[in-house]
Amino acid sequence: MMNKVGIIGLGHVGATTALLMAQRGKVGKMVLVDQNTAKVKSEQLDLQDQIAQLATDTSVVVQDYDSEQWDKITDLDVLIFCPGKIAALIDHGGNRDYELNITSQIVKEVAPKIKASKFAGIIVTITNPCDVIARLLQEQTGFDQQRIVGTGTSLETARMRHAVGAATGHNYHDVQGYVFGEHGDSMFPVWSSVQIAGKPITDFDVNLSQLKQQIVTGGYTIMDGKHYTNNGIATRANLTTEAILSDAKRALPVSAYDPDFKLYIGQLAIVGKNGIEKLVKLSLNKSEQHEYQIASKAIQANYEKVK
Ligand SMILES: NC(=O)c1ccc[n+]([C@@H]2O[C@H](COP(=O)([O-])OP(=O)(O)OC[C@H]3O[C@@H](n4cnc5c(N)ncnc54)[C@H](O)[C@@H]3O)[C@@H](O)[C@H]2O)c1
Repeated sequence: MMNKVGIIGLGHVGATTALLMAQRGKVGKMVLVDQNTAKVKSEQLDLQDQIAQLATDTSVVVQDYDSEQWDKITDLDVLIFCPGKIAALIDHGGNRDYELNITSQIVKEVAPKIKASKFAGIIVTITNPCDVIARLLQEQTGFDQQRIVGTGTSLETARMRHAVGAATGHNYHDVQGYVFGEHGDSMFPVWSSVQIAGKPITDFDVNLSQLKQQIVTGGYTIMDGKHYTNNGIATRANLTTEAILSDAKRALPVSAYDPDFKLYIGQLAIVGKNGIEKLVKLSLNKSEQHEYQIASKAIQANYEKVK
């Protein structure tokens, strides 16, 4: 059966996600949605120019933003949510919290349209601040918590694997482990989960606090030079979407609802056709438990500003 995926927000992130999706060829139908009707039409045409040169088959259609009923998204399997205004962060060093007022309003506008469309699939949400937006989307669509998957700290987990590989002289593919918590300044590498070619990171002579700093500020470093980030997150969006489409039941560090803290936060969860199929509770050490609590407080504080 043909896989059908929608992308809401065709900015740097959405357009790159669409480009990769067409190249990967796992989706038969892509539906694009953006408030900027001229831009989304151009993206559709540009993607069609791309697709005609590929050995893959994807039809690309546009959902008219202003139409009463978003009927083109009704039967989609996955909806990738990435509207926003990245330019709002430029004067704030890339701090994701400065988008909250704008993106919480976007959720208010778009969630009722998604709900009214009777879309019955899974939302993969990227928009920042990611954990708060995941919660607002869940509350305002009324969807089951498991149907909202935030990309959360999955991007920083990839960044951690690269940084640890470089610091230890190993290939990044041989680094396992996760970054948890807020997709924001209070995220933290779960060092007790990190192994390099089967050995715990504590066996290596590396400066963990320096590495942590590099991982936490990595997004800002990219923002400094190009004023947006797209390649890493667009890849992540595709891989997470594919895990859902193929019911892969992958353990991924995503933003999922934590029933103890009653919010969405970066943690390990099994991702499959139902979205978050199950949480995987890692046994965090005392200091990691403390960091998880600090992260949950930071997420809650942002939520309080816009709830
Ligand atoms: N979670 C992550 O790891 C991660 C990484 C990178 C970017 N982001 C976030 O992703 C979002 C998008 O980033 P970007 O660089 O593509 O931003 P951008 O400013 O380039 O593009 C945003 C797009 O959203 C559209 N839009 C705005 N309001 C809309 C609405 N109500 N409905 C539909 N579309 C609307 C705009 O027209 C624009 O095309 C931002 O919130 C950004 O912070 C998250």
